[in-house]
Amino acid sequence: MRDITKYQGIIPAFYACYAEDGCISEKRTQIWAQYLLEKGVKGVYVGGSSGECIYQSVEERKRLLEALMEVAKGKMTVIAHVACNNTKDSCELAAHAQKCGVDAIASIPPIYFHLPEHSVAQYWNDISAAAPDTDFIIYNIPQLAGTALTMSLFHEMLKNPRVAGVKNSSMPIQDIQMFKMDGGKDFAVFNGPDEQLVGGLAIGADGAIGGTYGVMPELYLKIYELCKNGEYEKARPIQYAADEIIYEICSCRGNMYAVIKEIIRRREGIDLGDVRKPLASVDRKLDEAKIESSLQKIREAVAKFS
Ligand SMILES: CC(=O)N[C@H](C=O)[C@@H](O)[C@H](O)[C@H](O)CO
Ligand SMILES: CC(=O)C(=O)O
Repeated sequence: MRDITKYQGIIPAFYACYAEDGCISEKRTQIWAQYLLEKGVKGVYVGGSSGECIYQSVEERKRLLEALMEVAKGKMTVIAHVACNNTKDSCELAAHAQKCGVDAIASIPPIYFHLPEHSVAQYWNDISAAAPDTDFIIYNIPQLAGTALTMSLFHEMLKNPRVAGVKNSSMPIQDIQMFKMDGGKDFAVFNGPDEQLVGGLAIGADGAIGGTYGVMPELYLKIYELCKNGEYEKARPIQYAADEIIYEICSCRGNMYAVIKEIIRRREGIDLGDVRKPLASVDRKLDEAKIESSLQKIREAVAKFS
């Protein structure tokens, strides 16, 4: 039996940390890892969408993970998203992640070409084989990847004993239950959409990985705690407060991660740099009121609920 307790909790998707010149910053990566550690999160999910992985080179992704591991190893669960759009580079990152000692690797399906299921399964199994002593987590995010984790593909993947979980970012909460039901007892399913955390936990998600957890970890940690105690009625208003903040952040002209980094800068005095193009930076004029308003809402919600 696999031990899935390390996956049971709030796992922020780690933001890409850049220096002023736009190069990746190991120092800022470590500051951010330390911050999350002190907040009491269960772990971090590195190099995913929030890590802007598709805009980084293999070398950069290795350096970021190495920097992070210096802070996180043995203190937090580390799930490293290693997918590149080709198998070779992904395998290189998978092997590197295992060498670094991560708890699990994760992967989206290949994007752009809509490949048949046997090719997607082959891609995932090849990546998993490059990290033979490491759990493998499937990242299901059909609205962005263009390929969904169907039940037939899921069953095919379950033949690989390293497949330990699914990070489910599809919108139907029911998908979580489907993967839980067939995944077995020692199989972890993570809630993806932060806006549905309460719902995802209610239907059985073990843990949760989210792109907005880093900007307001206190709220999600509280939701998790309440839901695990069965106190869904108390968790709901926190979810509503978080959702309102997410909607406002996502309505800015700047990309969601750019806005989040600006809020973190103002709220915590921690500078994670900007986002990489083609993601849009914050628009100093158009976004200012919304950034301040979201910051205010976060402060109020944290004071009220945590
Ligand atoms: C589509 C997408 O990126 N989903 C993320 C992962 O599941 C979420 O964590 C979102 O960032 C979050 O729910 C905000 O919309
Ligand atoms: C948002 C998220 O979960 C990711 O960074 O992949």
